Amino acid sequence: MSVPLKVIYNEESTKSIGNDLRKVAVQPIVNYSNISKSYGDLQVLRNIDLDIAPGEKVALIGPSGSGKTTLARLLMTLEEPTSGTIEVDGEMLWHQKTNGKLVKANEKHLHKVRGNIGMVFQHFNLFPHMTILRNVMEAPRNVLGLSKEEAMERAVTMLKQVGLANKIDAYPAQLSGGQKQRVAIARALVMRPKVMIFDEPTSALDPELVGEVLEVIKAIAAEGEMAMLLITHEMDFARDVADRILFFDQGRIIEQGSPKRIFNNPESERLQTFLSRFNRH
Ligand SMILES: Nc1ncnc2c1ncn2[C@@H]1O[C@H](COP(=O)(O)OP(=O)(O)OP(=O)(O)O)[C@@H](O)[C@H]1O
Repeated sequence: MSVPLKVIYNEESTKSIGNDLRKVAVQPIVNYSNISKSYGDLQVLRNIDLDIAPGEKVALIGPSGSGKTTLARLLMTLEEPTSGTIEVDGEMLWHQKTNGKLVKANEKHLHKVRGNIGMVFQHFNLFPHMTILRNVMEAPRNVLGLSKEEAMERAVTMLKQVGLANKIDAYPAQLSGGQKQRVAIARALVMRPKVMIFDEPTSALDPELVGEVLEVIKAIAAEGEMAMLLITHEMDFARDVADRILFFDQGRIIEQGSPKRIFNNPESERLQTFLSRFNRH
């Protein structure tokens, strides 16, 4: 199903709309429309509207428990919204009908939509009994149905891209945490998704291993083709990689803007307080 063109924020275009971001009409690759999510009495997301442009890099920052992960998990259909609509590349994932009933895409659509999204979590979840190469080849073989040769070629290319060409025959237990996370990134990228979600990809790593993973993500972002949703507590990283930063608090987007504006000129008191915690370190 195709969606009408929407006005979304994109720094690349030319026309100013009065703040530091600019509006341009393109079909968003991701569209959240009036999304709310509750767990029992706890409302975790409140009426979120968010469009992400093809190729746009969006960073979510905000206090622990503000709903960032939940927003990403909805996109992977790992969670169900309480209300609202989500579309990926014009395909309806969750759709709220006019009578209020929430409808999930059918299996055929879900398969297509999920194929367009890659996700890297805090924990890498590699298959321990498989070599690194097999770990990365598995989905292209089983989900995309590629031949062994094609899957291997793609996997080797990706492992080179994340700097692990010399580790293809190693097993996960033989790798450092940073190397394991780079394998997880290669495993997601090998599916050639249109959207990549990174949910605190370095927060489980020893501090000395964080840099190598962030550098790999920065290099992928610099290639420019994929949209990215980055959930991070690494403010310098968000500043370097993102086209747009969203500040989340208590399930709402409180403020959004270019990295320069958000970090140099935060408007809301809540964002100022949040950022001051990082500046003290
Ligand atoms: N399955 C669940 N059942 C009940 N509550 C949940 C569930 N998953 C998340 N929550 C609650 O929803 C709120 C938002 O959680 P979420 O993980 O989205 O926040 P976050 O901003 O990503 O936090 P962090 O930065 O710590 O990862 C939290 O209060 C959390 O405890």
